[in-house]
Amino acid sequence: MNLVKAKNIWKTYGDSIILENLNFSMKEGEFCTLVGPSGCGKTTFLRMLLGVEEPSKGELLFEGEDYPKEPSDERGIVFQRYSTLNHLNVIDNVIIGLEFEKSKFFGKLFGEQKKKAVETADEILKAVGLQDARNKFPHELSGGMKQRLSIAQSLVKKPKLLLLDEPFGALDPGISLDMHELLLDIHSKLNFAVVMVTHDISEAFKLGTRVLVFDKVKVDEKYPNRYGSTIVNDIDSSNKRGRNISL
Ligand SMILES: Nc1ncnc2c1ncn2[C@@H]1O[C@H](COP(=O)(O)OP(=O)(O)OP(=O)(O)O)[C@@H](O)[C@H]1O
Repeated sequence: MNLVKAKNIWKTYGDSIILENLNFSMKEGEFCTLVGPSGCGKTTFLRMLLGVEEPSKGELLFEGEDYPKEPSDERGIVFQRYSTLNHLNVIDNVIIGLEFEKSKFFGKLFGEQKKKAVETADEILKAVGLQDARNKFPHELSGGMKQRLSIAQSLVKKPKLLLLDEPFGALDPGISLDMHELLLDIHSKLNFAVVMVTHDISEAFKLGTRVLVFDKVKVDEKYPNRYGSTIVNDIDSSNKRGRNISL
């Protein structure tokens, strides 16, 4: 079964058509990267996959059912800006997600549940290479470490779909390369599906099993918002995966 299926999706804001007639499906474990010109609707599409934005027209399904009307732990997101809480140390930044998931009222776990949450958080910190920083506070971390922590915060809830909006855009090139290795490694181990927006074409081919190119099919010079974007190319990049590519 498809994890996500979009049938003839349209998204409009007022008179502006952002996405038009977009068809898409992805299976569990696939890693789709989205590329395309600035403003063509990549983040808008990602927000629909998160469940915070609805299509204006068309059908969007998650595991064959109508898309849930609000975000849930099945779908995690990581932005370019870090999502860490500065007053909590690394391990507590990861545990807090589990606390709110399991104890919606108090936002706190005790006893055996707390012990389990600490174990799960430690496993995830190990997977993202932050085990030695578990007691540090966000201001003591480098940009790359903060982004590892943001990824850990999403992964701890074991999402089926991880959404990444230019997660490495603010990092130095060397650190981005380390993050690529990390993402390829945890994706191969944990087998969640990923949709990632990036401006970096070589990153798109290196990380994605599929590269989706968003663009407008028709352009009206006088009324730029008369036509929306759609997926104009869906490229199988699984044979280029893991390689540094210069384009
Ligand atoms: N809530 C909103 N209300 C009105 N217009 C919006 C809203 N959200 C996005 N837009 C418009 O939709 C268009 C697509 O925006 P979006 O952020 O999805 O593009 P993008 O492809 O991710 O761009 P970039 O690559 O620059 O981040 C833009 O013209 C933006 O101004």
